[in-house]
Amino acid sequence: MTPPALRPAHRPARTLTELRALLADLGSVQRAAAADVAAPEVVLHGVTHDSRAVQPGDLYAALPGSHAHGADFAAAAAASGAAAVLTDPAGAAALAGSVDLPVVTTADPRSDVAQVADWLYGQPSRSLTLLGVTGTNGKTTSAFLVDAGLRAAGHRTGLLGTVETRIADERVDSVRTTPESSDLQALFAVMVERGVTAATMEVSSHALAQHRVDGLRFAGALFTNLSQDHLDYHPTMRDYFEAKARLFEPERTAASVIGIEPGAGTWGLELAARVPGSVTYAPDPPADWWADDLTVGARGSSFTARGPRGLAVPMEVRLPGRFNVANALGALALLVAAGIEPRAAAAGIGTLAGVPGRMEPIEAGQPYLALVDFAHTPDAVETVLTSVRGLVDGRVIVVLGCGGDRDRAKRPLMGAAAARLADLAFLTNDNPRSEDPAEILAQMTAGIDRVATSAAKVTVIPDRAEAIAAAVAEAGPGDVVVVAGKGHERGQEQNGVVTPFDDRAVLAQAIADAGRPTGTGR
Ligand SMILES: CC(=O)N[C@H]1[C@@H](OP(=O)(O)OP(=O)(O)OC[C@H]2O[C@@H](n3ccc(=O)[nH]c3=O)[C@H](O)[C@@H]2O)O[C@H](CO)[C@@H](O)[C@@H]1O[C@H](C)C(=O)N[C@@H](C)C(=O)N[C@H](CCC(=O)O)C(=O)O
Ligand SMILES: Nc1ncnc2c1ncn2[C@@H]1O[C@H](COP(=O)(O)OP(=O)(O)OP(=O)(O)O)[C@@H](O)[C@H]1O
Ligand SMILES: N[C@H](CCC[C@H](N)C(=O)O)C(=O)O
Ligand SMILES: [Mg+2]
Repeated sequence: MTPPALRPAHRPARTLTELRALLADLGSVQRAAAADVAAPEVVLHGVTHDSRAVQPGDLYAALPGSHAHGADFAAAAAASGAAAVLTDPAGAAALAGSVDLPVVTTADPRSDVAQVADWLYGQPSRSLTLLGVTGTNGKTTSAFLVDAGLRAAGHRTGLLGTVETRIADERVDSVRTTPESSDLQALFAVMVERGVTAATMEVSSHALAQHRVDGLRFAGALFTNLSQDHLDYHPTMRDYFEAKARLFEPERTAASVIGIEPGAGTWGLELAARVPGSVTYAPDPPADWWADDLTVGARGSSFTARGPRGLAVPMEVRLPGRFNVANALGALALLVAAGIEPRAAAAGIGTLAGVPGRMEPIEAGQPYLALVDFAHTPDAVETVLTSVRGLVDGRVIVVLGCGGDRDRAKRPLMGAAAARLADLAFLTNDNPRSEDPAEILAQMTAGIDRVATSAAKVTVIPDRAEAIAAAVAEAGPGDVVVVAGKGHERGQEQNGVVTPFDDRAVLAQAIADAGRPTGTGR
């Protein structure tokens, strides 16, 4: 169940008349004549898009959805104390006469509710240095690096993303990568109340497409890369790109930083050409920011970041893999673009010892490298397996699955990448959700080139713990085992039931079990 959204201690209080005036200014409704203003005046103390989260005095935004219409839940919202409803014409028609609340109707309430929440909570993002991170892979990692840089520069920070939500020293698990606009604006209001001065947030393509971040003002935004994912939601890669590109519109974002690593295709270059004044980065020149004197190791990398106007900043990043050099460069470039002193930013980046579930080493006394990683796209699987190949002399062993109820087209590509780039691949379950796990695994193996792949190389073991144990049983000195796809997740979801499952604990246990009683490894 979704935990209740955080709300500021100081409740806003704006009238329905003021709300109508705002919506009139946005061109969404006609300005009410004085005679039409309700008496007594309705006062709004909050806003939510979810009837289950309504608090007394809230505006309930009854939004059209893909499963239901929010209007279906307006009676429940009223019972919880909602003061008014914002909805579309279909919602208003459904509500006519059935709910005893004032109803404000606009053509696109999903877009309007973001503006309303920004206004109701006093435009909190404008009191923060707000930095946004988008892209297919590397958002969470980059956001953690940016946050470390902001803290080193003396900011009291907030962080929002897939793994956790942080308000200065308080941390809670995140429900989604980017919250709905009503929850997001309330969260920023809480941050401002608690003295946060700068915040970093991951901005998903779903969030951009669904107007969740409308109304926010970003001091800077970062585009990491774009490759295949979420084609269950976006009709084409171009639609997916255009959703991400919205973050870089000049009215939202003051400074734009764009990854243009050649391996990630040409989307970054296209975006950089579109955004005047944008700054680019990649491990190699001719990007504006690149890594000189680069040394990549199993525990991290060191290099000199070369930037615009002859800037040269010595850097260490304590996250393994060459792709984390790109993430560190992007973080540095974003921080500098937002006015942070480069050496403070670099020092902060160098303090980050790890990101939960991203290239996270598991140390259980074994004579090989064991990593838990969140790769769950074809590009991430390829990037991670290529990267670890350079870190060890031995074999690359991977455990990997694909989530149910998500982009099906990526499954054969992920299976193919694992078979092509690992010495041994164990294909297994990863959150089958409502789908048949055997069918998901069949789609993964369908991508494997049978001619080029020996039968011994790929093993299908649906039970994830058994697959991890099988990988560990194969591992010997100098090898690397990568357990990919679930990262920080703590559950395996099937048919609506989430069973506790943490790759990090299961991998550590498998290593311990393999070491008993005859010693570790082969
Ligand atoms: C595909 C998607 O993004 N769907 C979002 C969309 O849902 P929807 O249009 O299907 O809504 P619906 O279920 O038909 O319900 C209609 C309305 O009734 C409301 N409702 C529903 C039930 C109820 O009891 N009371 C109530 O008020 C809902 O809040 C909604 O506003 O609008 C809802 C809010 O209005 C979102 O909560 C919902 O996110 C769903 C839960 C979701 O799983 N989203 C994921 C895919 C997502 O957003 N992921 C991204 C990125 C992931 C990544 O980077 O890999 C993220 O930012 O997390
Ligand atoms: N710059 C990068 N290029 C390619 N792959 C990367 C990059 N950074 C990270 N990855 C891979 O992608 C995985 C996910 O990384 P991370 O969680 O930082 O990205 P994300 O964009 O936040 O993902 P999600 O949208 O699922 O939350 C990592 O575990 C790693 O395998
Ligand atoms: N934010 C990603 C996470 C996927 C992780 C993987 N474990 C899965 O379940 O597919 C998504 O919802 O697509
Ligand atoms: Mg993320």
